[in-house]
Amino acid sequence: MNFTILSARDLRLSYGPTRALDGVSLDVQVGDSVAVMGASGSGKTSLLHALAGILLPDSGAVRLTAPDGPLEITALSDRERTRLRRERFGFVFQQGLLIPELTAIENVAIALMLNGVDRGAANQAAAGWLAALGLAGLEDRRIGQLSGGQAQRVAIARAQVTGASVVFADEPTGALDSQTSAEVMSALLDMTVARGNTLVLVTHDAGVAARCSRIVDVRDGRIVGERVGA
Ligand SMILES: Nc1ncnc2c1ncn2[C@@H]1O[C@H](COP(=O)(O)OP(=O)(O)OP(=O)(O)O)[C@@H](O)[C@H]1O
Repeated sequence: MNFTILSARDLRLSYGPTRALDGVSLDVQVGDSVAVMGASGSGKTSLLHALAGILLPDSGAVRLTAPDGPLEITALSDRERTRLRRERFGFVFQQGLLIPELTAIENVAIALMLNGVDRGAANQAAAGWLAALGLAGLEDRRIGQLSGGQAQRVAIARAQVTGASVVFADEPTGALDSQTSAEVMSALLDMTVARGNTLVLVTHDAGVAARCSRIVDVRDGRIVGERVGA
């Protein structure tokens, strides 16, 4: 079923004199893979963070179509947005989201345990996702004992183990060579849009963006164009 899962209207956000977002509106359909591209400082991460409820814009609205009805993310309290992110969204960032002291399976299972799932069930689900991502046998390695591509696969497992309907990725392949980048991008698409979920990602890499169904070009805090991708 095709419907608008995320809708942003006239988002504005300034840091002092810098307009990070200068009137951005964007509708994301369920099953879309949207690549946000633009020069450094153009507002890509600000847009991703505003869509995901990580930051609140100065004005404008972000609405999510949740299973129990529409939800205005920009009207929620900090606590409500934290819960929403934990339950409905998944995140894959270049670095920083995985806990280096924990093993691969612990990093994935913890996302479920934070939502109240018991350890046994969480470990079982985590093992299934790691296996689906080609990481069977590496469950007990700490993140530092994995390659960059393997660590990003753990991040993908963590982002989807909760059944999140939207995954946000910020430069998910930024630290990877081109071959590994292509493999991680395949894994990211297979685990999200191929399962009926939605992906919004920020990338500098035209090859990564071309794998997405929509490419949105951002400049000076505005959307200046959109192209069709894969
Ligand atoms: N916390 C902050 N404090 C001050 N200025 C900020 C802050 N966050 C972002 N900015 C500024 O807002 C503008 C947009 O930043 P943003 O990080 O969204 O851009 P970006 O396109 O993601 O950049 P990059 O590709 O370099 O990550 C930039 O000019 C940036 O310097």
